[in-house]
Amino acid sequence: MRLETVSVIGGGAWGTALAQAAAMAGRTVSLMARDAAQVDEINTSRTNVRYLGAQQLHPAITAAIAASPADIVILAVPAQSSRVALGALDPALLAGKPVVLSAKGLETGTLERQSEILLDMAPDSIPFVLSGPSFAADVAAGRPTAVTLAGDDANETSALAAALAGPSFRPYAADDRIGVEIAGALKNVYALACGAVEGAGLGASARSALIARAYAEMARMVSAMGGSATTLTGLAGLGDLTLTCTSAQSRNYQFGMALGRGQSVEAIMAGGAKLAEGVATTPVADALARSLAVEAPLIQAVHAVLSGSADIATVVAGLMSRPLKRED
Ligand SMILES: NC(=O)C1=CN([C@@H]2O[C@H](COP(=O)(O)OP(=O)(O)OC[C@H]3O[C@@H](n4cnc5c(N)ncnc54)[C@H](OP(=O)(O)O)[C@@H]3O)[C@@H](O)[C@H]2O)C=CC1
Ligand SMILES: O=C(CO)COP(=O)(O)O
Repeated sequence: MRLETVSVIGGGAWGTALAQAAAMAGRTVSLMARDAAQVDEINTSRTNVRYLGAQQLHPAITAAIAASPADIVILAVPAQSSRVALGALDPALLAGKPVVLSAKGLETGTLERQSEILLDMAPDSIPFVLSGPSFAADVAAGRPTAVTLAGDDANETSALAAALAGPSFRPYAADDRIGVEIAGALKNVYALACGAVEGAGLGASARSALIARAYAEMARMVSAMGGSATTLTGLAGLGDLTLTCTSAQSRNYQFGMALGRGQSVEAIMAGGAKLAEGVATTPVADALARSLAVEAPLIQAVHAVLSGSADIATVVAGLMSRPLKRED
């Protein structure tokens, strides 16, 4: 597998950061963004101010309005936009190519994971999933970051991990695509909950209890969906759950804090909230949990708050009064 050139689809925070990581790894990178002024800014000023502030971008990155053919494709648009973005690409760009899926979310309506969407849209592409504790600003600035890269073929996954690894970006190869995708999607749901705990002033003890019970719930979901709960001990599970559930830098956590302070979803959105993937993923996760008969009281609680069917005090009282049980 030739792995010299990279085409990143999506010029937002994460696409630009992954372009930067790939360039720092020695790859030649094209970055597809759909706004002509943004393309011009990246190519001339070497910045993407809207998404990454004053961060200077690597000279090996070239931005364009159209996606360029490359050895590796990285898809970095929001989870709900992946299908449309893939559908807009020339199928030749994806045929037989490793496609790294970096969105963390489940699709509304279909309930599909990102790699399921890819295989619907480009059945002859080779899916890989990249996830783990990694804020775009950290990756773009070259701060030390480690992630999980999961793929079906161990040799191909290791080769791809090596092609994307740089002095500050360390992908660990793994084989559990399902576990990594579910972990990445669900951690955003739990980050909303943890932010709400902080916003509502419920205390650090409550937040840590929530993280531990979220981990147990996530393990039930991963197992029921055909992944391995062991995957959750790694970067895509424990690593990302810890990061997003404890950091006000997380957009999902920020959204949750606003909920905890009593703002409605509509008011938070109207206030220009940044992308919080957990908002769209929560109802999907709830539907999946119900269809698989997985006990998921935390996902249900977040769904109730987001849908306006219960307030935070009510869902917390409900969680605290569930029948006592053995810890599992
Ligand atoms: N930011 C982060 O720290 C991390 C993000 N992720 C994940 O990466 C995914 C993307 O997030 P992020 O980059 O932060 O989001 P942003 O909101 O920063 O950027 C989203 C980008 O996607 C573009 N876009 C949306 N729809 C399409 C489309 N149909 N075709 C082409 N481009 C499109 C937007 O274009 P436009 O600007 O024109 O609207 C924008 O450039 C999410 O799933 C997120 O969970 C994962 C790890 C870290
Ligand atoms: O996934 C992320 C870090 O690993 C980014 O989290 P947010 O989308 O909540 O900012």
